[in-house]
Amino acid sequence: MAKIRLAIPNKGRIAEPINDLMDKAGIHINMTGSRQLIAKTIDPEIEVLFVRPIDIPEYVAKGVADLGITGLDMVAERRADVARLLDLKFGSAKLVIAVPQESPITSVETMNGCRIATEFPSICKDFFAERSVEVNIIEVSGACEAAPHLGIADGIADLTSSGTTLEVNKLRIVEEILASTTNVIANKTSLVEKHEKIEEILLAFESVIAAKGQCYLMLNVKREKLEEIKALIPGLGGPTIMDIAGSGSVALHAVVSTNKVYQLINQLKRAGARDILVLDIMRMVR
Ligand SMILES: Nc1ncnc2c1ncn2[C@@H]1O[C@H](COP(=O)(O)OP(=O)(O)OP(=O)(O)O)[C@@H](O)[C@H]1O
Ligand SMILES: O=P(O)(O)OC[C@H]1O[C@H](OP(=O)(O)OP(=O)(O)O)[C@H](O)[C@@H]1O
Ligand SMILES: [Mg+2]
Repeated sequence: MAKIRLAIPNKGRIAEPINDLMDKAGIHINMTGSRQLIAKTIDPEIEVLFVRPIDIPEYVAKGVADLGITGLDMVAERRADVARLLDLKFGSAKLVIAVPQESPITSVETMNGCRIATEFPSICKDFFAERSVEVNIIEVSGACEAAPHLGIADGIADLTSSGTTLEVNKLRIVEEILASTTNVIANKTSLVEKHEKIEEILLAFESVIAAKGQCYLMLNVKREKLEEIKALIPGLGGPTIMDIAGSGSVALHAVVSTNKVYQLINQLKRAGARDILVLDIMRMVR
């Protein structure tokens, strides 16, 4: 099969969840030092390249890496011609235009001549050009929210997720430009030439996502109480029931959603379930 080079962030807030995903997917990375740039994995056909999240779209577009994992905001900022394969549903943030709370600005259309500080100059340029609003873009590489208060900008275009940073810096949102999540992206040629191997990797990632929020429930119950117990369990194709030889009891296994488990256990216990176990599910392939 084909060799795959996968580019993932070397640091930043999505680096850890991506490492976690790799582990759960069973693609363990063989790290020999913390500042390593390239590493082998448990699969001799998969090699990992550690780079900045903002550089990943370009490396993938140019074929330096076949696959990459980074934010959609990064893909848009680099205007990278890559295929989006899978939304990993973490690293959710919105790129917004924001201004000081006391600013007279009410809409994007009232921002002509404004100075906008941002880490996303390309997205910003395109956004304002499309709205026929002329602005002066000031590129910064972090702590963007400080710019209006330092007097170097009238507004910002920056990411927000919890909203805390905007609030602390007394900024209000004028408009949302885009919503971003962490995605698996691919080089378009690799996607054709290494299709089979890429499918295999995607299946591994998808199975981790499918297992998120699900847990495995095991319990024992007297046969005469089985129907009552079964009625309580929201099934994923129904529970599995096995005889416990000579005991008059059965063992029941089911996949249930994690947020239902707290209440469910009490109900099951009251209905006669015993020896209840709740286990994490690492991967789920349907
Ligand atoms: N507040 C946030 N909440 C969720 N995701 C975020 C947030 N800020 C940034 N991200 C996402 O994290 C990804 C990596 O961003 P970035 O390179 O800025 O890393 P970082 O974690 O912010 O580290 P640093 O800014 O220190 O380099 C981006 O795709 C971005 O959308
Ligand atoms: O809505 P919140 O949850 O407060 O998150 C928003 C903040 O998170 C990111 O900052 P980051 O930590 O990447 O620092 P940076 O500004 O130096 O990039 C982003 O640039 C905002 O500043
Ligand atoms: Mg950042």
